[in-house]
Amino acid sequence: MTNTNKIQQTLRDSKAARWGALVLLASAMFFGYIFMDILSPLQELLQIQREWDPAAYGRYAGSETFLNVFVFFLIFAGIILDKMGVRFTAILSGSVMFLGAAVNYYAVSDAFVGSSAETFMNNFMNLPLSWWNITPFFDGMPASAKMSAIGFMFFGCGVEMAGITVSRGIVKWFKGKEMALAMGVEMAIARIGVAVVVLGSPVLASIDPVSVSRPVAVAVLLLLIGLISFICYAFMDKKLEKQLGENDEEKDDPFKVSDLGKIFSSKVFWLVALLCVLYYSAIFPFQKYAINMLQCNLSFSAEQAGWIFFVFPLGAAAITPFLGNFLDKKGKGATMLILGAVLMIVCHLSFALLLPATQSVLVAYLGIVLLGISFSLVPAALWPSVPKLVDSRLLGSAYAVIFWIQNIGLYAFPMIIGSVIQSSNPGVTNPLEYNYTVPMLVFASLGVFALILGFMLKAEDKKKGYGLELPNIKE
Ligand SMILES: NCCCC[C@H](NC(=O)[C@@H](N)CC(=O)O)C(=O)O
Repeated sequence: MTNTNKIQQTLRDSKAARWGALVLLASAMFFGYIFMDILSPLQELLQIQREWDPAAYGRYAGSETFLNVFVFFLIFAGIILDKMGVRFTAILSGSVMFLGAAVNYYAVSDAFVGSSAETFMNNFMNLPLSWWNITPFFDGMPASAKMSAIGFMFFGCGVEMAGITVSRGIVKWFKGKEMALAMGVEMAIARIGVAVVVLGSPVLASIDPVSVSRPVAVAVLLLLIGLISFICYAFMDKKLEKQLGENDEEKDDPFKVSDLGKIFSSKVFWLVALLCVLYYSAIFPFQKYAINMLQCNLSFSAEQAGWIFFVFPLGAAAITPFLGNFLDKKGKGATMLILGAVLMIVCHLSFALLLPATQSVLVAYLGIVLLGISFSLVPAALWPSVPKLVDSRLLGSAYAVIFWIQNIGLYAFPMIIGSVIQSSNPGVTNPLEYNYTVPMLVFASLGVFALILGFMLKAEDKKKGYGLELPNIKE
């Protein structure tokens, strides 16, 4: 090895070091994803123990993205990331996630019942439940749901900030190397978090005495471990930054507000951002209702429904890294996006029409497997494709803006679906008797629009030669 080569070697050139950095980043996201869905399998218990009806649950679920969307927190997060770097933003986002989650825990704990905070929340933001009320609060919403929504709102800022920070961190450590594979592995680890939660949350809650807050307490503690992972990552990042010195891209490419204009005026950027919001609006909001939907169609307990739904994130976790590796070596990114949208439509249509008619566990499993494959194809192709479409100088802000647009859908759809469930089930009060046909048709229609955008993206790529169908690593 020549002297020059020795000088150019940095921590990221060591396979063990860069994958070690990925494990630390991915661990924090893993715990973040656990908290994100900790209450999803407990809707029935929330309704029984805390009087959360579907509208209250929908508002709570949508609150996660409220500050990101309406206070433009994600845009600020992008600016903070580009100005302060991955290290600082990782620790900040980990702290915000933890604090928000702690408030959420207090709200569903027994300590909140009968407290002065409960009295205060009873009188807080009692707005009518109408179309113009875009806040996560409404008159008649249980105080615990309002307080939970406040905590979840801050948690949402932290987890989304962590999401763009981790993406930027992966690009920092893996650029020119196994980037799509690394993103695939990171997402796979996050999906395992969701799989763990759908099974683990009802089990923890059902330990005698049955408690909706116990799983939340455990998830808050895990977020503390996530914060420690980010702090450990910060030491590695500092060492890398020292080695990079003048070659540090974070210093070379500072964020400029004018860059946002360049991003917003790019047609291909809009195609990706719209495809992203439509696709993910039929995934994450669906995830919040999936257990209850399976319970209603199959007359299952939350645990039994959890075992079926479990296949979805676990299947996605198993396949996503392989597809990332495929994208690195063979390409076909646009085709993967189209195929992913088709599979999602088939799955949601089968849940809308076939599952209620047959009440078949096999149909439920087949639908979930298809969705798992879809949820591997689209994320594995989407996120590593962004660097091909956007100038590398604008990458951090591009991820932030895509997340922001995506968050609009993630905010609206849990509420829209909550309202659709109520309006399509007039008079139904038993949380195990809802008919999910109309809500599932809404999800399927999102897939149809995502599919159209997938075709448009492929055509645009063919016309302008962005290289979406080409491999990431040139042999
Ligand atoms: N390194 C990949 C980052 C994106 C992963 C993606 N997550 C999101 O899109 C989040 N903004 C969603 C959310 O949690 O609100 C995913 O596929 O999980």
